[in-house]
Amino acid sequence: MAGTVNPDLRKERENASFHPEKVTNFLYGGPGVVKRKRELESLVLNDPDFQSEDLNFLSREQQYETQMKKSILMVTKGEKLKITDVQDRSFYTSAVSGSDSFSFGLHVAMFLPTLYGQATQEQKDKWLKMAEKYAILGTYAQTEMGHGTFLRGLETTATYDPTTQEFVINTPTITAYKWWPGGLGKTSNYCVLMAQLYIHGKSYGPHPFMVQIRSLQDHKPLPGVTVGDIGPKFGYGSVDNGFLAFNNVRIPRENMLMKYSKVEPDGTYVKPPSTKLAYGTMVQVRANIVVNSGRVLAKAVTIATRYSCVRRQSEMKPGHPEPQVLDYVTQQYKLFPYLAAAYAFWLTGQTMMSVYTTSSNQISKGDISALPELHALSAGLKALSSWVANVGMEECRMACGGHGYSHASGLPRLYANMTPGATYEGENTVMMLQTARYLMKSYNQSLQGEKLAGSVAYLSGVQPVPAAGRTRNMLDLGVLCDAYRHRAARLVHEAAVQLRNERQAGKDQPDAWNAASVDLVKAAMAHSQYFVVKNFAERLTDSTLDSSISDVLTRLCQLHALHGLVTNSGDFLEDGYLTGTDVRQARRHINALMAKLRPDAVALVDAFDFPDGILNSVLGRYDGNVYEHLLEWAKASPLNKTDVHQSYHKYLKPFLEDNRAKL
Ligand SMILES: CCCCCCCCCCCCCCCCCCCCCC(=O)SCCNC(=O)CCNC(=O)[C@H](O)C(C)(C)COP(=O)(O)OP(=O)(O)OC[C@H]1O[C@@H](n2cnc3c(N)ncnc32)[C@H](O)[C@@H]1OP(=O)(O)O
Ligand SMILES: Cc1cc2nc3c(=O)[nH]c(=O)nc-3n(C[C@H](O)[C@H](O)[C@H](O)COP(=O)(O)OP(=O)(O)OC[C@H]3O[C@@H](n4cnc5c(N)ncnc54)[C@H](O)[C@@H]3O)c2cc1C
Repeated sequence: MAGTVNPDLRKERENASFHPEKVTNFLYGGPGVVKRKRELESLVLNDPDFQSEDLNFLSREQQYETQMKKSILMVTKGEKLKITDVQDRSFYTSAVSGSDSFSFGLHVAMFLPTLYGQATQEQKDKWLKMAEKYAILGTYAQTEMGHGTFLRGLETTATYDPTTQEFVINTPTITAYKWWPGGLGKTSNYCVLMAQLYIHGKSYGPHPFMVQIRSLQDHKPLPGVTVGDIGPKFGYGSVDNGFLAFNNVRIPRENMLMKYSKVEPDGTYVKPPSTKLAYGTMVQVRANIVVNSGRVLAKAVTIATRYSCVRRQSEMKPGHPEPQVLDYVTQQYKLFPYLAAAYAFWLTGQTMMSVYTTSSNQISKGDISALPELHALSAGLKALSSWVANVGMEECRMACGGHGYSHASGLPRLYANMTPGATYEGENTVMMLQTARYLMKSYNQSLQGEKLAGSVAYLSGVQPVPAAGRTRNMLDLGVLCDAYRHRAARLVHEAAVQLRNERQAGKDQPDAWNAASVDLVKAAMAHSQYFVVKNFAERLTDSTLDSSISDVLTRLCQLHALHGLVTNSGDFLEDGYLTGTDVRQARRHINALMAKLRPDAVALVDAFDFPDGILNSVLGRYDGNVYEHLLEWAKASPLNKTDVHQSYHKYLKPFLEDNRAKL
């Protein structure tokens, strides 16, 4: 019972080959960070004010209200505790929100960053303090009912009127309704609105505007503004994703965010250094999604791995006790590749954020040369990581059998809330095609003898296919990185050839692009996977890495690379770069690696260091006392508040009595 750890989980921990604390320190960037993280988490988890009824038992309205109360507490307590550092705030926020979003998620993730990135100094002076202090609440209103992906197709207009020096904001059609922005329906009183700029009848494309939508006195929509909640969704029950329309609402000229593009009082348009700078906030969030994908996958494998050590089922050997289900190699094959992927994307997320920080510092100083590479890398990694996280979370849920389907497992909620990562902030296929566009451009530059840098440097020299009969050590990370590199370079080359062939067959560029797009996505995928594998291997060369953990991390890296290789074996075999023997060897290595990782599985998920209060899973509890808590959780279901439900008296009783009377 409470206090005692399930004996199976205890044994797992005793038998691990390393101390998880060391890996935790590696994952978070040192013992100091881990200590601070735990302090902030326990501030939340031990505070009775933050305890609430399980959201799974509440209606949408109740969920919205519960999260609102918690979010306000989070902000006010956070201010009192002076939690200002970005990393500290993210630990603190994650502890409050668990697998859900807090009510001001879009305010923090997009509204504030857009003001930081797109506003002039005068505009920052006017709004930033109010926004940072939550005196106004905003969201990022870009997507419309008719257009999310194609930003140039947005229909909301901002027409400049030089006589009054105002923009007239209008929603000309039903499809122009803003649709989806988080926190828009009921919470926000401001938004950054992306609208088509028109001056003297000429269109200048989408630009960001600061628009007040609700009264600061009574929170009613301002005249000319129609706003509301879009209704229940697959997940995010507590979030008021909203709709918004304007009927010729006037805002001052100064409300266009003018750090890059400007409109002078007389209507003269001043061009930005790049029109894509207006898309800057999206790039930042895409980088964040890579981090988040590693994290949600880590949560899912933590739950499924711990549960798989507690769960015993079937007879492996006649007459023997039922084994822990993690001892079935098929179970390991479901979970361990995602355990390895969680590590891979955790580390990729860190690299992505550091590339983002370096590039955005450069961009804010006026050097926009890093923009195309940053966009291409973040788009591809956002798509790859969120796709893998999606498949991995679902695999983990199914690996928990029936109990995985219960909300008690935490997995359905985790999945429902995180799966839109594949759609929002740029639908994944569209993002891969953006990366492919950059790859094609870079490839053509390299054909013309230009030296490439950054993530595409390898395209400059495609490696030859090695001579037949050469043997390789498929566990060697150098060999594996080379194989991924070769595959990516070859698929980029082949997509380029296909594109050229389509053109030569008479198609124009857009039709040729569309005809080649399956191969283009494949190339972008291979490029992104190479980046992830190479990044993982490079992190292991860190000379400060403790030798007791570098062995186990190397196994994870090998497993990640080998599993991807076997899953996509056709790509590696097609041109003879790998042989059938290599792939067979890879499969055997996977089995051997899983056997070696088996005793360390629990320690490896413990190392992610998710406290129970954040994991929110009966199956994934640290103490493994699953069954008694499953029963306790079920008893708390609102349907169990009475022994006989009211519907018995209303419907069931007369129905049963009627049927009995007819006998
Ligand atoms: C105390 C409290 C503390 C709290 C602290 C705690 C903090 C908590 C925070 C934690 C967060 C956790 C996780 C996140 C969760 C967040 C939730 C998010 C919710 C979701 C929000 C959204 O969902 S919000 C809407 C996103 N909606 C899109 O995402 C649209 C996609 N659609 C496009 O993005 C464009 O439409 C698309 C396709 C590019 C074509 O754009 P287009 O047509 O204009 O362009 P073309 O294709 O013609 O391309 C022309 C050339 O532009 C180049 N280019 C294009 N984009 C570029 C770019 N961005 N940068 C540079 N270059 C770019 C391209 O590469 C070409 O280059 P070239 O010509 O040289 O080849
Ligand atoms: C939970 C959630 C929260 C959101 N929050 C916000 C928010 O806060 N603010 C905001 O502005 N928006 C928000 N969005 C909207 C989101 O950004 C868009 O839904 C997303 O960008 C995808 O656009 P779309 O819906 O138009 O998809 P579509 O583009 O209509 O996609 C439909 C299909 O068409 C395909 N497709 C489209 N274009 C191409 C192409 N060029 N080539 C090949 N295939 C293509 C896609 O791959 C996809 O399979 C949110 C969405 C969700 C689900």
